[in-house]
Amino acid sequence: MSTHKLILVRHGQSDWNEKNLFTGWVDVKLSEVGIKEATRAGELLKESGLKPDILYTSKLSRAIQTANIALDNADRLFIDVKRNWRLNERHYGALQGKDKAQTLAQYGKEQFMTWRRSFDVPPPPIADDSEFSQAHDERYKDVPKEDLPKTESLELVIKRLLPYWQSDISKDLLAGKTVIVVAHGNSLRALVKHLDNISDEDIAGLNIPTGIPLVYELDDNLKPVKKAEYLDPEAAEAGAAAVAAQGSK
Ligand SMILES: O=C(O)[C@@H](CO)OP(=O)(O)O
Repeated sequence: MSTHKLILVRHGQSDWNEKNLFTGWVDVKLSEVGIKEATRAGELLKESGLKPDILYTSKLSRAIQTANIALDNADRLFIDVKRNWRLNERHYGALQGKDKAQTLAQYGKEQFMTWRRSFDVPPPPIADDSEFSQAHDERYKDVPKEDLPKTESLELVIKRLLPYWQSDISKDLLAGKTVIVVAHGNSLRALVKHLDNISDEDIAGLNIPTGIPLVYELDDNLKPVKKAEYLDPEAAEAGAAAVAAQGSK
């Protein structure tokens, strides 16, 4: 049986990851550390012998930068590219731009973790006139207004991501292409939840580290034939623990 290869990469550390701010759809760039992580992701890809044929990214710069740097280091800058808002980070609503440690101190651990990791509780929506709103961002001009979120839970991310998984990414995989998806902590949690059939409760405990390729081998029903593997498992474990601890430092 031939399997289908899917590589997931969370963007490298961004300026706002470094500053510990809720980011969501705010278009921040990679930090110096993030650029190094993206470079390392490319080196890991090259060492692994995996050869992605097509790149999928969100519309956000930190994913696009990570993909470009990684593919450059893997000598695969030439591959086809598709970018779609459905791969964007979870929209963090009115929390966008807020300090995670301050939010934790102000609202308490339970509310903070409900907003960050509950399955179906979105933060309060963002106002269109907020400096951190994307209501007037030209990169979404072709997205129907009713589809553009003002806040999202993980459940809502799954609802907007899965149609694109089915219409585009799945088709490329089934056509025999090795697909690389460079996206975000919560949009990748949504995809991993779907692929690994993780329950609404258990997904709260899953965190995705920045910049380490996660490789899936899928059967013809696009179900994993074995557990997905990080190309650097030790760094992935430490990275996931650091994401889980955000806000508490
Ligand atoms: O701020 C965000 O957009 C996300 C990812 O960086 O954070 P969290 O891990 O808290 O969901």
